[in-house]
Amino acid sequence: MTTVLDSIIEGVREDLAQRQAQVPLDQLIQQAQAAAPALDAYAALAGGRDDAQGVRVIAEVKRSSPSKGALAEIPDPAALASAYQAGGASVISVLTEQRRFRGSLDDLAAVRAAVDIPVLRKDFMVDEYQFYEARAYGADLVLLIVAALDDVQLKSFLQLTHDLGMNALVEAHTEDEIERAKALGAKIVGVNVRNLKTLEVDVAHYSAMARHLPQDVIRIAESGVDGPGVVLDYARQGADAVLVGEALVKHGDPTTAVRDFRQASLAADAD
Ligand SMILES: O=C(O)c1ccccc1NCC(=O)[C@H](O)[C@H](O)COP(=O)(O)O
Repeated sequence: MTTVLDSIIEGVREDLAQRQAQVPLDQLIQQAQAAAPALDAYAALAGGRDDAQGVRVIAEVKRSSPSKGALAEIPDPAALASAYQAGGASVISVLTEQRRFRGSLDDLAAVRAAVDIPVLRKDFMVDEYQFYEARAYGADLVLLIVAALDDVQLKSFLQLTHDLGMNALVEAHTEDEIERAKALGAKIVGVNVRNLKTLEVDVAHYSAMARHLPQDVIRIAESGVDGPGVVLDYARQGADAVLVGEALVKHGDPTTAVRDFRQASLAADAD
């Protein structure tokens, strides 16, 4: 059966083929080499479950989604990212997929130029070309979705990510995918509570999966945050960081929203 994830990836491959026809790989590699060195996303996200600063927030630029359709117009992604940074975001996530999320590499470049914290290229990474694109357009962190890749691809893409000076957020949904992330030696592991094959979101899924995560990885709780209560919940389950899209783009005051999320997580320390 074709899943939502399969059909997203089919579109990603078609769009990628068009870009590859426009910019040859050797030219893109030169652009990636000329980019400013990547910022340390690992350092930006580490310590969220241990120190007094509270859970780190990865704040997402997300216009649209397969599950909800249009979320927000976001005419100026750079301004939104700056507002997130002002609220205390540790990383900005930029969805660059075009068809379902209405993102672009231009959004990534605009955000990179506007903030001085690490930027995540959030996309469906299925070809090495996309990693050079990520670096050329200023990403510091890329997403590797375990459900979308086999173990050989995961290993070679993680190596390429590191060779380009970036970090990878390795995203799992099931216990089996967490085991594969562990076997890979991933240092930043996300549990997405959204099942990308069915689009079902279940925030309780994080606590069910968190116990399978090793102590020595940075733990990210992804999706489903609709307010400070869920952030506190994820913090109590040992998340170092939360990745939030919809709730931030729809809030109206993104700076305050990020600040409130960070503040909310501090109650977990008082438990
Ligand atoms: O958001 C979707 O509908 C979606 C569907 C299929 C694949 C990926 C999808 N989203 C990517 C994400 O996981 C989220 O953008 C991210 O974790 C933030 O989620 P949220 O805070 O629930 O918007």
